[in-house]
Amino acid sequence: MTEVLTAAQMRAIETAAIASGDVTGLELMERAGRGVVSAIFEEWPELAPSWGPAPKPPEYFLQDDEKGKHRAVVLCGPGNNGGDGFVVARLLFAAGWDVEVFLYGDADKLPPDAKANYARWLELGRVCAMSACTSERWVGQPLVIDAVFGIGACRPLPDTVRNVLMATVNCPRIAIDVPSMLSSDTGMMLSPMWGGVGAARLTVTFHTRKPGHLLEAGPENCGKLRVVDIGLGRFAVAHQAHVRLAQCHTIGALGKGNGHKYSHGHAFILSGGIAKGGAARLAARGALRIGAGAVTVGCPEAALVENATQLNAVMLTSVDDAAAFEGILEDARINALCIGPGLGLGAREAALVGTVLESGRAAVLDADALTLLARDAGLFAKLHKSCVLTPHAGEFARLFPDIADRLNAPATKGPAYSKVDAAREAAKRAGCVVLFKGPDTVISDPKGRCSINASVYARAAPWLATAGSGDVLAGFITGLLARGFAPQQAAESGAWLHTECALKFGPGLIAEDLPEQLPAVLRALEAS
Ligand SMILES: NC(=O)C1=CN([C@@H]2O[C@H](COP(=O)(O)OP(=O)(O)OC[C@H]3O[C@@H](n4cnc5c(N)ncnc54)[C@H](OP(=O)(O)O)[C@@H]3O)[C@@H](O)[C@H]2O)[C@@H](O)CC1
Ligand SMILES: [K+]
Repeated sequence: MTEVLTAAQMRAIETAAIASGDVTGLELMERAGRGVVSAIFEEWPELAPSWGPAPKPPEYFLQDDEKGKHRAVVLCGPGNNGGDGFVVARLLFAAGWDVEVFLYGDADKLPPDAKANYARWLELGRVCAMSACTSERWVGQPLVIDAVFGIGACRPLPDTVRNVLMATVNCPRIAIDVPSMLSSDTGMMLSPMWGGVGAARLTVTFHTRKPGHLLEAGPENCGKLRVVDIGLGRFAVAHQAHVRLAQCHTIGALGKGNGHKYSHGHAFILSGGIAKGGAARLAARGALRIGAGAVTVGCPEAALVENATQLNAVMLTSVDDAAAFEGILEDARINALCIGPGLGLGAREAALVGTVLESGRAAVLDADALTLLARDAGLFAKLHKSCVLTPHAGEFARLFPDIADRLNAPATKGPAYSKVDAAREAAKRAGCVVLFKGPDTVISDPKGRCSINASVYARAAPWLATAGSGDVLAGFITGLLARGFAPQQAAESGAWLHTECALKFGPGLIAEDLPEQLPAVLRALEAS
């Protein structure tokens, strides 16, 4: 499933499922708890009982030998996440485990399905108050089930919960739906000063990933992430503004088919002056490899020789000022522009940004061009729907300071404001696509169509944080724009391919390696 759903969207789907009469909330909770236990046993087959995780009559286990039992401590909260915890407690007990259960909150106030599972657990064992969960529990490192808060948490954790969770630091911890100290909508830690607890070993979520599993601190705190199907697929609510996992669009179109070079577009990359051309050359190489029919670098005349010694298939021309560039743009075949990498921040460069925007052509604005846009409201106002902005966090804060402040403010009440919300608001304000970079790159268009290119979990590529990597990304997107991709699709596909190239190369990667991985990545895509 490529959809990424917020807490509100999950609740809407759950409500629709229950309203359909096909399933009850209690059955969904049972499926969720069963999914968690199955995931644990799949992850650690040595923990699984030989008869499988299915529940057995309690009498059977009460006769079981106490020796050699696995131990679990289940930490339940006051909502339905806690309800899932009671199901897990029952199923682990049924599988022969020694299980202790602690509850934060008042059992009388549990929601109905959680209360039903609380009552079922009470037939098997005790429930103690969370405040009674003292340090001796952690001797022998039992498996900890974190069922305190799930998608319902959106403000700092109570001290009791925080202290207990922090004390589990040396135990294997399984988070139900989302680690309790993490916002499922934003991936941000809910408690300031949180530290020392480390990541869950495993997070088991339901139906699909939530933004918090992919954004910000989410990936480093979830450990391994598993998505369990609880039968909600057909209840997806179509009109909701869903976020998707980024993918490579119209793969077929990446093959070149017939035609001459200009039928695959002409990308033009503007460069800075002497000793500043490396970034533009990297972008140009990226645009060429991704299939733009022709790519030209434009630099000040003084830098021509330097660039000429390093470019072959990429063409080169002098662009001393905005007037010269206007002349070049009379060639209507130039259909995608890239400005910013290694550009500089002077008057020539600001004027060039203006010319790029006034041309109305598809354009990627990166690096120095973003700083120039942040400095000049008049330039910013010229942005149009064929532009793609590619800020990293610092550039984003310069361009959209109020949005960045809101994003970085601690959550005190829900729904929380996420990087997805920030990218959407920025794209709407700018009137163009915004690709907000990071290991959790968020791409949004002005209408709020949004995707996340998460270079995390199996797609983690920390070696992508290397000088020049962003210039290559700008080149990839420009090349795809030249090939006729719509801005949102170009940005999303470019970001996805960028990660794939890094994964293909592996550690030791430098920016120059990225475009050279594209042929193999594209071949693998075609084969799949
Ligand atoms: N949706 C689905 O399809 C399915 C969902 N399922 C499960 O349900 C979970 C969602 O359950 P949920 O909505 O009851 O929210 P949950 O996370 O248990 O927390 C709510 C409670 O916590 C409280 N609370 C929150 N923050 C707090 C704080 N800082 N400090 C103190 N209290 C705080 C909050 O209090 P309130 O804000 O109301 O004052 C409320 O009492 C979901 O994650 C999944 O595990 C599955 O069973 C099956 C399918
Ligand atoms: K949890």
